[in-house]
Amino acid sequence: MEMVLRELIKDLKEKRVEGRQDLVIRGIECDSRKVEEGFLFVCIPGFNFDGHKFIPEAIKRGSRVVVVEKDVKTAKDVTVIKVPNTRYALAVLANRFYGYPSKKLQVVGIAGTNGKTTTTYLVRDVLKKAGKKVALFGTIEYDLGNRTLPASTTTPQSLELQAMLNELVNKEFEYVVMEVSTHATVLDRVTGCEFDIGVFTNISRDHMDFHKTMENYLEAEIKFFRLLSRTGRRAVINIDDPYAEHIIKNTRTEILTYGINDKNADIRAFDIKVSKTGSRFNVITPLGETVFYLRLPGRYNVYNALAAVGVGISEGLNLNEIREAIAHASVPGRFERIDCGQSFDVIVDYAHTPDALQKALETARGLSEGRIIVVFGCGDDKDRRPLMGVVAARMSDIAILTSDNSRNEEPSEIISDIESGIKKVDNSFQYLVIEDRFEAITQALEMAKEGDLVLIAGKGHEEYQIIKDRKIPFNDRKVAERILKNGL
Ligand SMILES: CC(=O)N[C@H]1[C@@H](OP(=O)(O)OP(=O)(O)OC[C@H]2O[C@@H](n3ccc(=O)[nH]c3=O)[C@H](O)[C@@H]2O)O[C@H](CO)[C@@H](O)[C@@H]1O[C@H](C)C(=O)N[C@@H](C)C(=O)N[C@H](CCC(=O)O)C(=O)O
Ligand SMILES: Nc1ncnc2c1ncn2[C@@H]1O[C@H](COP(=O)(O)OP(=O)(O)OP(=O)(O)O)[C@@H](O)[C@H]1O
Repeated sequence: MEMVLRELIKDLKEKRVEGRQDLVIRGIECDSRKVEEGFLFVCIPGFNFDGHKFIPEAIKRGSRVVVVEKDVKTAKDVTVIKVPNTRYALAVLANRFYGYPSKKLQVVGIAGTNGKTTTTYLVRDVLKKAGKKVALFGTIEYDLGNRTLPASTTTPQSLELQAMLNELVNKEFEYVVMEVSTHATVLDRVTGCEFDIGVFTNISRDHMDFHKTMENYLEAEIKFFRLLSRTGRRAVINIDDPYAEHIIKNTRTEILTYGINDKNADIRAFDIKVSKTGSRFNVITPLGETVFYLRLPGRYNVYNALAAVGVGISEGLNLNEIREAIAHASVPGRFERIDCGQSFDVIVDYAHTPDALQKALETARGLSEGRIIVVFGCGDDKDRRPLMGVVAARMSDIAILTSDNSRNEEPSEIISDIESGIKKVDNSFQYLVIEDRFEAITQALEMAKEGDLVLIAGKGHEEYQIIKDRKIPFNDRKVAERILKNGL
């Protein structure tokens, strides 16, 4: 693939170009380590590094064009393009370089604090059931049909995103269903991407380390719906969420609402029966009424299923197809039951936000007559830690605080942040601190009695634990199975 520089930069509205524009560009990179001969290098001032510092390396590797947002000095034969914001410019350039691939696909974006991954899987399965060729980009993986990549971030960075969309166009895909995180909207990962359908799941306090205030967080969410409004056909919105009206106010597409509580929802679930193996519920829709089965327990998963019904209806599918797909759907690490014949329940769930932990524990409580024992830790989002402690103290009987992805922090410090939340609620709450996650899970399984439920929360599908700069293989489901199979 190649393009003459003058052509490539046409969509950059604000720019100052110094140097030749007749150069042939063979690729775009924002990582100097990946630059090759003839590549254009975009300098991103990042959270860890300033990309402008890597211009010499990029030039050494064969780049003759750099896109900058700061003043830089380079060799005379290097073309310098100065723009106000290089992250934005990267998205615009990548979109043009790859031939605006999102225009050639049906792009479904799933946004909201919780439920994005689950909803993405359900929507993918619904569309597949109707015979569509569907790709998926999300937290667990990027599924491009004949190849699957581990996800670098929930929403890929603009360059990676446009390259993958182009691959899907070449492979004649019709649809891509992708999670859209608020990091992605703020950091211009989806800028220029033409969405056809957007889904809003919910908003609860989260990502405060990045957004700082709830106002900023909400604004970042709304940014996706403004983007959708440019090209989209429909927004599918959870009307029961307190923030739904803000989203609706900022969306200029047709809207289809779903919910359980709001009687005006276009798609509404009622008569919900949640069991250990899943849920059964009736759904009333513009196409009629029918009963649904879902293998994922929890009322919150009924919401996720309703969102998928909304997308299915928007795409002209019939209720039977949608129903069939939802009845067979599963998502790795989301309320996943571990059954090795033990006399108590063991669930692995990706709940790693306060709201998600609350929903998972509510579901656990509704399913079990016995005690609820929860094992969890926290990652690098400091704001979440005490809040998750509060939730555990309020909603479980015993908590075992352990390590999650502690990265560069001491696990004991993260755990003491969680403890501060517990102590705020209940000084007599029973909890243990076991830093080693394997030991913590072992202890939880050892203390469980018949009828109890052990919820192992936070890591879901993840296959590793990140400690310092090492990725140590670790999967909660495999660990629990190993302990249970070896006998307690
Ligand atoms: C906050 C954030 O999004 N950070 C991501 C971002 O980092 P960054 O842009 O600040 O880049 P940087 O590492 O400072 O480097 C700056 C520039 O120098 C370049 N560089 C760097 C080194 C070098 O030798 N040469 C070079 O050119 C880099 O390629 C980059 O262009 O770009 C990096 C490379 O693409 C990502 O790995 C990194 O995501 C990190 C891993 C991350 O954890 N992101 C999380 C917070 C995130 O995005 N989460 C959301 C939310 C999910 C949810 O809802 O739960 C997500 O979408 O996943
Ligand atoms: N609709 C929902 N409302 C609230 N909590 C939910 C919902 N759906 C799932 N959860 C909880 O959140 C956890 C994560 O779910 P899921 O991976 O689908 O969300 P996500 O938005 O993709 O999360 P992330 O962006 O952090 O990857 C689940 O394991 C469950 O505990």
